[in-house]
This record gives sequence, structure tokens and C-alpha cells, in this order.
Amino acid sequence: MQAKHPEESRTTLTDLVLPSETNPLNNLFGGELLARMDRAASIAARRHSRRIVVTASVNHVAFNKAIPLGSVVTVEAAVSRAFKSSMEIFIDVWVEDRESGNRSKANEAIYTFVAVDETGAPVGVPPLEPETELEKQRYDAALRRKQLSLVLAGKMKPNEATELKALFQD
Ligand SMILES: CC(=O)SCCNC(=O)CCNC(=O)[C@H](O)C(C)(C)COP(=O)(O)OP(=O)(O)OC[C@H]1O[C@@H](n2cnc3c(N)ncnc32)[C@H](O)[C@@H]1OP(=O)(O)O
Repeated sequence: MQAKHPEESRTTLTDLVLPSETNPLNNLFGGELLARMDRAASIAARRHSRRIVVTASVNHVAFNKAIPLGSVVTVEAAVSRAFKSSMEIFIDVWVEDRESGNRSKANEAIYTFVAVDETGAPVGVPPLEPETELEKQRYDAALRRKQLSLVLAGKMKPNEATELKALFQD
């Protein structure tokens, strides 16, 4: 299969924070943000693979900054690495200042999607070829994150996670 670039899967969703989507502090409810990120990530995974895709795991989420009611929120997702049937999707969340229009980073997350056929069985996806410096950094670290996710899910023995182990050695 021919390699694809992260740009080909990049997906941008922009939406407001409405009152029904907030917590008692009038900030965006975490579950609502998770759902928005899942939607953007699934479109990115579909654009890369052109297959049915399912969420296999949420590897990392950081709610670094509360997002107030009325904010304009942009969720940007792109494939950061493709393996055999699985794809790591990196998601950046931005909030737009009402007066200046400047965007500031609010949150980020990393999801894993798997491409499947009509019976739900995993199928192969094209490789990913990173281009920018940031895309290369995310690509390089993705194998460690995959191993960590598999170890936490009980699908890989810790002593088989060679890339991950190397992180803790001099
Ligand atoms: C709350 C919700 O809405 S969840 C709903 C959305 N998600 C779903 O319904 C998905 C339900 N789960 C499934 O269908 C299956 O578990 C699948 C398709 C994700 C994986 O199926 P498995 O039988 O485990 O397949 P298999 O072991 O071959 O793994 C397939 C790929 O997923 C990867 N994978 C599986 N679990 C994980 C995980 N926890 N973390 C990272 N990668 C994973 C495997 O490493 C493998 O990757 P590779 O082919 O690129 O090497």
C-alpha cells in the first residue's frame, strides 16, 4: 500500500460550548470534549485508511485548561503513525480568544483506532510518512505509546515492550 502523509488525514472540527455541555463551574464537560475528540479522530483514521474504523483505546488525555461556556473550540486530529491495522491519532484542542481571534492550546489527546472489515476483523492500513519536525517526533514516540497501551490492556507482556523499556535505561 502506498504511504500517506499526516496532512491527508488532518481533520478540523470547530464548535461552540453551549450551556448543556458544561459542568457546575460553567466550563466544558470533560465527556463532551472526549466525544468531540473521538469524532475528529475517527474521521482522521477513516481518511487515512478509507475503511471502517473503531476506537481501540484512549491512550492519553490532558485537560490542561478549562474551557468556558461560549468558547469557540477547535479540535484538530491527524494520524501520527500507522502500524498494521492500527493507527495512532494525535489530537490538539485550541480555544479562540473572542476579541483578538488568537488561538491558544487548551488540551491534547492520543487515541488508537483500528481499521476493520464488515465483520469487525482488523484489516491492513497504508503506512504513514511524517513530513514536519513535529510529525516526525510524534511518529518516533508512537511505538512506545502503543507498547504502553498494550501492556496496560494486558495484551503485551512488559518484558516484550522493548522500545518502552529503553526509555527507563541509560
Ligand atoms: C465506549 C465506546 O464507544 S467503545 C466503541 C468503539 N470501539 C469499539 O467498539 C471497538 C471494540 N473492540 C474491537 O472491535 C476489537 O477489540 C479491536 C478491533 C479494536 C481489536 O481487535 P483484536 O481482536 O484485539 O485484534 P488484534 O489483537 O489483531 O489487534 C488489532 C490491532 O489493534 C491493536 N490494539 C488492540 N488493542 C489495543 C490497545 N488497547 N492499545 C493499542 N493498540 C491496540 C493491536 O496492537 C493491533 O495493532 P496492529 O494490527 O497495528 O499491530
